[in-house]
Amino acid sequence: MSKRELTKAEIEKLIELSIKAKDKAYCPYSKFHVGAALLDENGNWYTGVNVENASYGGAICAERTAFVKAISEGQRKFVAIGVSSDASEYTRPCGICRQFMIEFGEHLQIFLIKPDRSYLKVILKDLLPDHFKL
Ligand SMILES: O=c1ccn([C@H]2C[C@H](O)[C@@H](CO)O2)c(=O)[nH]1
Ligand SMILES: [Zn+2]
Repeated sequence: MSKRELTKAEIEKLIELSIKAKDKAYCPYSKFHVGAALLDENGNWYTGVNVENASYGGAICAERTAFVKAISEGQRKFVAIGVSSDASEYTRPCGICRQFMIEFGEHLQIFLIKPDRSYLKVILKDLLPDHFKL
C-alpha cells in the first residue's frame, strides 16, 4: 500500500499544499522558507514548515514538522512527502530528516518541488542506504 503510485490528482495536491505551506515557515534567521506536505496510507494530509529558533540548533525542518504532526495523531504509515522551497535547485532533505523519516519506512516517495511546480521524485532509501537501526 505505501509503495503505491500517486494519482495525478494526488501529485497536484502534494505540490499545491507544500508550496502553500511554505508561506507559514518561521525562518527569521535563514530566511529560507520550506514547506512540506505528507500523505499517509489512509489518505490523510499533513503539512509542515521549518520552525527556527534563536538557539539555531533548535531549528526543526519542514519534513519533521509534518511527520511529528502525523505521528502525534496516531499515523505510522506514509506514502509520499512533497518538499518545496524558493530555491531554483531542488531542496533535498537533510541528514537528520532522512534518518527521522526512514524510521517509518524506506519506500517513502519524496517529491522535490521547485517554485515553477516542476518536481523530481526520489525514494527515501536511495537517499539513505544502509541506515542506522537498533
Ligand atoms: O529539506 C530541508 C532543508 C532545510 N530546511 C530548513 C532548515 C532551516 O530552517 C533552513 C535552512 O537550512 O531550511 C528544511 O526545512 N528542509
Ligand atoms: Zn531536515
